[in-house]
Amino acid sequence: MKRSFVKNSKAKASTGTVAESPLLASDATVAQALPLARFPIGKVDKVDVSLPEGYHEPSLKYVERDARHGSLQTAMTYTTVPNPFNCANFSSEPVSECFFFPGSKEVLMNLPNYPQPLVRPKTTSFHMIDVPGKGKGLFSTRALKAGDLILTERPLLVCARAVVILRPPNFSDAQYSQYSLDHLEKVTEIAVGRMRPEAKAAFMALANCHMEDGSGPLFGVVRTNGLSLGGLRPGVRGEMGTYNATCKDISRLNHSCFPNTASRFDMASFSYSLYAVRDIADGEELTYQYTAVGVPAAERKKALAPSGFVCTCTACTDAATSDARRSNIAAFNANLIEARASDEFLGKLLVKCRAQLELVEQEGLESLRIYWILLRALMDVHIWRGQAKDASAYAGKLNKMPTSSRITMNSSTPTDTRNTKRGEKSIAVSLKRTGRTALISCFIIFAMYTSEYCNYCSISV
Ligand SMILES: C[S@@+](CC[C@H](N)C(=O)[O-])C[C@H]1O[C@@H](n2cnc3c(N)ncnc32)[C@H](O)[C@@H]1O
Repeated sequence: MKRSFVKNSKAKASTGTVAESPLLASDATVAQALPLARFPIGKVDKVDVSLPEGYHEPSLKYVERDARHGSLQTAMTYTTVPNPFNCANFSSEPVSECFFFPGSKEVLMNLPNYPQPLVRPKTTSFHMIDVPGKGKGLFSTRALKAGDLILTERPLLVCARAVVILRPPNFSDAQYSQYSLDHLEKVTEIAVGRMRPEAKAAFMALANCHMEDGSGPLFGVVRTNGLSLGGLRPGVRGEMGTYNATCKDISRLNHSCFPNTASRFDMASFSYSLYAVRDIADGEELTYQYTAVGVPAAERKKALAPSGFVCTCTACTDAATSDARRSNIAAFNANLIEARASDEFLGKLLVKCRAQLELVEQEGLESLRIYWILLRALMDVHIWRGQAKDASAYAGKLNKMPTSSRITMNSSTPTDTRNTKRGEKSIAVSLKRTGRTALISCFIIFAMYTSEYCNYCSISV
């Protein structure tokens, strides 16, 4: 999941409140291509947004609705997830306050297994402390192994990341941006007003690196701490298809260009799970990637600038060495497509994949999906070469990855479960694959590698 540290009227606090706001356009209006008010990134200077004489700002209206109902098709919806009406047996769990586009609530309600309780790890393995130069941060309180679950949590707030707001006549871009921010502050105020007291206190305690710009105090917190959350607007791409999720704990993670954690979002329990992507020592800081980390240091620096800090990790301070390795990681696949699925080719592929895996580990990029793809490639190549034990070892590693779907035993697929005899047997069955299948699979791996490397930001949502 890409972390998107992007950048008021009152409604009664009850579940299912619907904002019928003429300011907020419906999907139908969006289709008419009205200007899109994107969240401005970084510092936004305050500008005067006095409305033109004679311009009547549309007023906000709110309608109370039973939370069991879906959203109105023409309005943004405030709702609580999971819905307290249909999770009676775990209604005391933390919930998320959401500000949804029409249809997002239905995405959840139509899930066959929604809602599910929050499954927490048995032990707490982190705490929050002050970090010089970074504010606060999370640190491990015990040694963690790659794949260990560190925490699960429902976001405190999930809100639309971009909405269409009517542009008052003759407003400059800067005025329109400020006007949008003011509106988003109002929208956020309503959602925060609906939070339970402990959730509200946690939200208000979060960092805000937009105290001195045009963001209001609440929306500044969202812009500082929000993670990108996709999947709730099928068919809608880009900004409009993405939400912003502000969390109590995950939002406390500081950035690293070789993060040691990655998260995964589960719709049914509406929660994030945070995992260790490699072994983490007792007392080590837990870190997360705020931006694409496979790109050169200069690009990362630019992308992180709006968050108001300069990364001082070794990949940034010793950029020359790290950039060379990362561009090598990005360029991988170039020479292999032409090759044949002969044993010789598979041998070469094995060597290349191993070298590449070592490079990814050296750069601390286990959080990226490319790591998963390499493990998968290595497992498959060992399967094709009849090396069940080696394949099992990679299958075991794969199963620890947060981004991995569990590899299950199935005699018709070339997969392994864990480091077990049964797994080896299953691999042996798969050895019946022909060289042609192997070649096709190699193409698939490289296609995946290329596209995933480009899109790895979306790994965990
Ligand atoms: C989402 S918050 C992270 C938690 C935050 N440190 C706190 O005190 O709650 C993001 C902010 O943390 C700080 N931050 C995160 N990673 C950092 C890093 N690698 N170096 C310096 N500051 C960092 C920046 O101020 C950034 O705007």
